[in-house]
Amino acid sequence: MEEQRKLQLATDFYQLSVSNVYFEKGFKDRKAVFDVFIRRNPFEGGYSVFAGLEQVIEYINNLRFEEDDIALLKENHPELTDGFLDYLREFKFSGEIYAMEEGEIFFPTEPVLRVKTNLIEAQIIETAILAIINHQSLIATKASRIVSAAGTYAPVLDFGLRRAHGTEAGLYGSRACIIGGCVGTSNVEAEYKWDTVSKGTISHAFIMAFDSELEAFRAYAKYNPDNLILLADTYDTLGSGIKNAIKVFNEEREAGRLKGSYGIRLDSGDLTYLSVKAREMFDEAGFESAVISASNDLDEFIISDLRNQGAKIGMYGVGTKMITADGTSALGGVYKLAAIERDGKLSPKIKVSNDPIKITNPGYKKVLRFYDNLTNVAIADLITLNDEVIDDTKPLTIYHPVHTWKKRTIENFHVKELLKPIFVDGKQVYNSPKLSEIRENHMVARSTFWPEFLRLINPSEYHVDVSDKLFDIKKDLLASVQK
Ligand SMILES: Nc1ncnc2c1ncn2[C@@H]1O[C@H](COP(=O)(O)OP(=O)(O)OP(=O)(O)O)[C@@H](O)[C@H]1O
Ligand SMILES: O=P(O)(O)OC[C@H]1O[C@H](OP(=O)(O)OP(=O)(O)O)[C@H](O)[C@@H]1O
Ligand SMILES: O=C(O)c1cccnc1
Repeated sequence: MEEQRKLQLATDFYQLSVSNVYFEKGFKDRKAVFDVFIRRNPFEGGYSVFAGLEQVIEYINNLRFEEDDIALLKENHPELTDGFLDYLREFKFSGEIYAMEEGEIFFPTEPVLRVKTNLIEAQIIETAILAIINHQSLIATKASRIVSAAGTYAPVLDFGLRRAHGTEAGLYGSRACIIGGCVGTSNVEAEYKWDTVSKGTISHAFIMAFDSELEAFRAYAKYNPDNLILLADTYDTLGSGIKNAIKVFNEEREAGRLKGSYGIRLDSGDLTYLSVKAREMFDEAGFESAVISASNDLDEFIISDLRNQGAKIGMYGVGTKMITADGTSALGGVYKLAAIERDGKLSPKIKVSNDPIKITNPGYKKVLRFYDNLTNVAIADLITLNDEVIDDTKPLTIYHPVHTWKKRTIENFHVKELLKPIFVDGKQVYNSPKLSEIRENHMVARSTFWPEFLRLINPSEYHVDVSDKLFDIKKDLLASVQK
């Protein structure tokens, strides 16, 4: 068995070396605010899906340094002072975390998670929080794209574990696939952790282990009458696989056992041609409800192409390209200082860069989403200071955050605050919903956006604006830094 992970050490060493200096300089109790956000959507897409909060909560709740951790740090890093190591012995998260709910749709620049706590705590938790959120949000976004390409009537199963970057990425990747809309996973470990039951079909090896394909199908049917998805392409899909499947379905039907879901999986060849032919053969044989499922290096683009070609596929199994987020190797979420305590008050901070996309939004902020009252569809998001109040009874003019001449006035809207309290004064105040509910929440969130923001290729850019007050603070800070 794998040794228990030590997530308290899952941090970059520089978090400890700078924290040591904060400690020695007397910055220990200085409050700071950090925001987690992305700068661009993955896959050249128009949106991203937030996932990983449940694991962030577990991580924060379990964050303690044990005596053997302290001994290890002392031995390997003599520059860490005894005072700081004593501080680590007593370390526990004492601050505040606000975050979006998992399954929520989010966009570049807006905070998805906000930490307010003392500087040392905030630094030590940065790396693990980013690792968790960057991974799961990336995979959830990929899965959401794949599931939307497959459409409402063809469910998608995650088959990715064997191709994941290790078993841990496979486990949390499976979770993220379900958040993104997959109906399930082949990963059995996921069912031990969450409210999901692993699902699957059959392997080529199983068919090959018998003297004939028919014998293999019959043997499988005997023990799996309720979920009888036979792998049709081991030898000759049209010439033997589908014909043998029909034979076995007939035998099962005659025995009164064909009551659950049944069908085939295609795993090679031209999936459109083969699925159309298979559909004809099944319908002719009276198996109109046979499911034709497909796998083989699928992604959102191949799946939408298959649908355009008229493929008759009722279920997709997707592995490699979903679990490894093919197309974007990392989400690129960052954790940036937005404010720091000075003379007892939070003072906004800005990170300046020649690249406008890298200039941060300063201050202690929140994120609002405006919905049209008539359609209930999202109109735009607004990043404001935390204490700003928006009057939703009056028209509101919003500006493009960089190209400020682009503006529009919205009215007849209602507002949702996207960042919810997760930890207050170090105490957890939020319970994660069940995985099935998070998946459902994502489906509902998707339905509140116009399709132009969600489409796979060349999506329109959704409006994320900053409030006038925030804009002014940013302008003043930029001017003072430039001076
Ligand atoms: N009709 C189709 N339109 C677009 N892409 C397809 C179609 N049918 C299959 N594909 C995709 O083409 C890619 C290659 O398929 P190919 O036919 O080369 O696989 P194969 O050689 O039959 O299978 P394998 O190598 O796994 O045994 C796969 O990603 C598959 O999903
Ligand atoms: O194609 P993916 O999206 O990654 O889906 C998972 C794949 O895993 C299995 O293949 P296996 O490992 O047996 O190898 P194969 O590629 O030869 O089918 C299965 O038959 C799928 O093809
Ligand atoms: O159940 C299946 O068909 C399956 C599971 C993992 C990978 N490929 C296929």
